[in-house]
Amino acid sequence: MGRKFSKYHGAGNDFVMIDGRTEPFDATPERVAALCRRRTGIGADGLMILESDPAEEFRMRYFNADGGEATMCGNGGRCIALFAHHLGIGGMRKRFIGVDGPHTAELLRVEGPEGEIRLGMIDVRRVEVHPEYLFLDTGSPHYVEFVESVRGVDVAGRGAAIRHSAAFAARGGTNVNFVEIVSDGHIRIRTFERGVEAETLACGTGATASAIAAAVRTGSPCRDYRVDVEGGTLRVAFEPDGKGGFTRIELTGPARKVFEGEFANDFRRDGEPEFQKKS
Ligand SMILES: N[C@@H](CCC[C@H](N)C(=O)O)C(=O)O
Repeated sequence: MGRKFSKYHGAGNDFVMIDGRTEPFDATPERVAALCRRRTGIGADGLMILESDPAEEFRMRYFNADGGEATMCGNGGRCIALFAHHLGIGGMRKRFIGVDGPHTAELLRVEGPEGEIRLGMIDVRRVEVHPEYLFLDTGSPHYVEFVESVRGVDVAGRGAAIRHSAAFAARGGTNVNFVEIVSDGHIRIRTFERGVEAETLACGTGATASAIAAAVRTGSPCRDYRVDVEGGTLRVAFEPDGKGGFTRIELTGPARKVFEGEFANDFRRDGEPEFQKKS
């Protein structure tokens, strides 16, 4: 008997999902990394375990593709809400707990090829404004730099250098966002993700950080941004909290189940997962 998994993505940010309510999953860094590996594993930017919780409908644990457990994933939060719906948990408005605190997710649409999920995220208590960049914690750490055009940015090279720079070492590194202002309330971003150690097609906490940073940098009164990412379009809405931070942050966008499968509980000696051969 192997372990069932499902594969989801939110605007191209993709995840392995495991239901850990009745049978705990031993998420060692080696096993998570092996499952997320693009060529010999399932392939994903991250892995999430849905666990039971005494106070909320469920608990979300998030792991980056390198196997490290992280604090929050915006696109992951939207996808796990759809996963919970497919498991028959709760109604169209889900409450769940992540490492960084409680979240709500509204399933605006679940029929058809892609669901539309709105995720209530954490507050942003402080926005650091530096001459060359802004830094925000939207449940995960984000560096935000404004550029003329995201097309020409060496995201792989510059992203890796900033992600590993000493300036962010105390925070365990940072995710890196390059942001182009298309118009008031409309930005285009590309993100180098910590823990994936590469550019991803979308990053929910990054889109949130970039939209708030755009409002701060431009002084725009706009509080509802369209965010174009490589994998599609997200919407970010927020309100100032009157103390220099932001609250009532919402991240809305597509989420979709792609496939499901099964892997053997005991991985091969070389650390690669053994996938059940469908009979
Ligand atoms: N893709 C995620 C962010 C995942 C966590 C991030 N890589 C980190 O290291 O904290 C999102 O959609 O927010």
